[in-house]
Amino acid sequence: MLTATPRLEMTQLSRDYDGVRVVSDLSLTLSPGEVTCLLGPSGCGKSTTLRMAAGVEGPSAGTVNIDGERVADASFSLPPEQRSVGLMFQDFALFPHLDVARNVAFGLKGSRSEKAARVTELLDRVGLSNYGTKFPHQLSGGEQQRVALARALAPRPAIMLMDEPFSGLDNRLRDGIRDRTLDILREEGTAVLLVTHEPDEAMRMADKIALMRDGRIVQIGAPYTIYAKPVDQKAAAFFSDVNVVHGVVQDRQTETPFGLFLTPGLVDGADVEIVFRPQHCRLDFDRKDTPVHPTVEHGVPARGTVIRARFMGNQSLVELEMDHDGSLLKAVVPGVFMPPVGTPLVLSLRRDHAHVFPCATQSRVSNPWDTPKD
Ligand SMILES: Nc1ncnc2c1ncn2[C@@H]1O[C@H](COP(=O)(O)OP(=O)(O)OP(=O)(O)O)[C@@H](O)[C@H]1O
Repeated sequence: MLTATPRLEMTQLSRDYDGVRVVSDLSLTLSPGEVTCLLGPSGCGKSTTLRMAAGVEGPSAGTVNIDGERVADASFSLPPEQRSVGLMFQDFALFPHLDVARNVAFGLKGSRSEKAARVTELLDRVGLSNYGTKFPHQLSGGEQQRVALARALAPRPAIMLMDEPFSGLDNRLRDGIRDRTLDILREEGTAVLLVTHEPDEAMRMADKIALMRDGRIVQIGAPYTIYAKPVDQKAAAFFSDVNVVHGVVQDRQTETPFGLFLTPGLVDGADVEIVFRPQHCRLDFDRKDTPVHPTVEHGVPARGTVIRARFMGNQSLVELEMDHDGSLLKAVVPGVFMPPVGTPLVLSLRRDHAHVFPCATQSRVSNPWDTPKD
C-alpha cells in the first residue's frame, strides 16, 4: 500500500563531470511499494541519477533523503552500505567463488540461524529452493538474475535501485522474470527505482514514469498519462512513431487539412504542430465520386496515395503520400490491410488522441478534442 511518506526524496539534484552538467535540478520521490522508472535515451543521465540515489556518486548540488534522513548533499554523501538500498545491475555481479546460499547471505547481519532462515525464505520466493549449493556458473542467466534479486532483497532494503537489470536476459525469459520480480518487490513493500531506455519495459513495470532528456525530468506520471498526454513532440515520439502536421495560428485556431484545431493562448502567426500516432489514424477507400464527411471523432479526412504497406503480425502499417503537401503520414490499422502502391485512400485521425504543440516552446497547449466541428 502506498503511503504519503516518501522512502527516497531527491531534491533539485545536479551532477557535473569536468564542468559539464549531466543531471540538472532533478526532483523525484519514491513511495513504499511503488515502482518508478527513469526512462530516457542513452546518455540523458539516468544512471548518474541512480548512482546518486545509491551513494556511488555524490551530488554537485541538491539533496538526497532516505526515510526523512539526509544521506547526501553537495558537501557529503553516505556510502551505499550505510544507506538502506539494494542494488541490481545488468551484470548480476554474483560472487563466482560463493555458492548461491552464501551469495544471498553475503550482506546479511544476525545469527547464523537467522541468516539461514532468510536465505531459505528468499530462495523459496524466487523459486530456487533447491539451488543453495550450486555455484553461479552452473546457473542460467534467468536463474542468476533471481539469485541477484534474492541477494539484493536479503537485508530488507527500503529502496531497490535497478539499472537495466533485465537487459541481459533472453526475450522469452524476460517477461516472466520481470513480472515475478515485480510481484516480490511489491510483496516486500520496497520502493523501486528502475532505470531503462525501453519504453515498453517502463510501461509494463512502472507505477510512475519519470521521462528524462538532457539531464532533466521532462514529465512524470502514470504510464497511461505519459503515453496519452505527452508534454511535447519528443515525449510523444519516444514511445512510438508519430505523424506531425504543421499549421499557423489564426484567430486562436489553426486550420489544417484535417480540420480546425483550437490553439488558445497563441498569437496569430505562431507555428504549431499537430502530433498524432499512426495507431490513432483511420483509413478509408477514396470514392472520388462520393464526398468525404467530417465527423466529431475523426475530423476531416485528407486524401493521399499509398507508397508502402507492410504486414506486422496482427496489424498493418500503411504509408501515404498526402495530396495536400506531399508529406508522408503513417497509419497502423488492425488486421491484414495491404493496399497496392498507388491506391488512393483517405486518412483521418482520432482527434481526442491528437496533440497540439507550439513549435518554439514545444509545450502542450490544448486538447484538440475541444475543437469545434468543421
Ligand atoms: N564518470 C563519468 N565521468 C565523466 N562523464 C560521465 C561519467 N559518467 C557519466 N558521464 C556522462 O554523463 C552523461 C550521462 O551518463 P549516464 O550514464 O548517466 O546516462 P544514461 O542515461 O544512464 O545512459 P545509458 O542509457 O547509455 O546508460 C553522459 O554524457 C556520460 O558520458
